[in-house]
Amino acid sequence: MTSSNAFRCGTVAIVGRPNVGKSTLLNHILGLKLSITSRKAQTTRHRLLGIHTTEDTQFLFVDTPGFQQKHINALNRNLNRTVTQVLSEVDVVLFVIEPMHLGDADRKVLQLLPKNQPVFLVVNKADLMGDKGNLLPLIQDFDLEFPFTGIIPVSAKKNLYLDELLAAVREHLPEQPAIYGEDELTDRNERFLAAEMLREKIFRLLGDEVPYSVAVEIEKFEQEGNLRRIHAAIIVDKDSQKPMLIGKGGEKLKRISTEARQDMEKLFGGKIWLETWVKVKSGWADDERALKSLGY
Ligand SMILES: Nc1nc2c(ncn2[C@@H]2O[C@H](COP(=O)(O)OP(=O)(O)OP(=O)(O)O)[C@@H](O)[C@H]2O)c(=O)[nH]1
Repeated sequence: MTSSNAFRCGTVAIVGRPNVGKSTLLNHILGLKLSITSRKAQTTRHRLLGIHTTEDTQFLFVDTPGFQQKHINALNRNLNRTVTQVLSEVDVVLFVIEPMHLGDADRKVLQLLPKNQPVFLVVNKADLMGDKGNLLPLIQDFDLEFPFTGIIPVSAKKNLYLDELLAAVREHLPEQPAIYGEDELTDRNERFLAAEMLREKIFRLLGDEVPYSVAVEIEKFEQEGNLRRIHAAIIVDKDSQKPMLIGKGGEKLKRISTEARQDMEKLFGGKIWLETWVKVKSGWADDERALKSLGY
């Protein structure tokens, strides 16, 4: 076996301002809906490791939170610390941009990028560029601002050029055997995934009404044979936000729970008993200690 054919395994971070398509990219590479996507900015708050194993490579993806500038509070200070920490530890960084809306928000993320390791400029949403040749000079200007290892246009949503992206990343991963089993998708436990699935439904079903400070806390997670009993609290900042989540006659909460339960049953491959309720913890987004207790 020549050295270029040797098995490679390493970590990859996906960064970029909110809404450029980081979660979609990860999901499409993994071929599974593990991470949260939403039209609404800033839905990914946790680090999430997704694992993609091919014949000669194991990619360990770390999905980092978006870089949030609008809502500066303790929560967002934690987010920026997470971004910086993740980037100093990985083998390859994918910096995702959306060429139609390139600007200051992207430059803020640019400042967090490490200069001593491979960083690819991933130009996402290529499907929307059409014959907009005028975007190319913009991208070239951006390229001058940082010593990128390469520029790769992709469409995460349409699965365009993802193989090319992975091949380029592979070249920069260390030669070493796989760390995880081939069928392992994530090292996050089911408890974490259950909370993420509930959060996704809240974001989807509440649209623009959803409070930024909503969180999900799994209070109980028990398994009996093929049945999982999950008790989840949806945590909001203010009393006034409670009715938004509960809806008329509890209709909203019921729909959130039903849809989340159906997704969990598919992913975990078993029956789910899910109980949810809404809890008020005032000022939790500003309280670092409360954040820690919720696992941020
Ligand atoms: N047309 C098009 N839309 C895309 C593409 N990739 C992502 N999107 C859309 O862009 C929006 C944002 O995608 P996400 O994957 O949630 O973005 P994100 O960067 O993870 O966002 P945060 O979690 O807020 O940081 C969604 O509506 C996606 O469907 C693409 O290649 N083409």
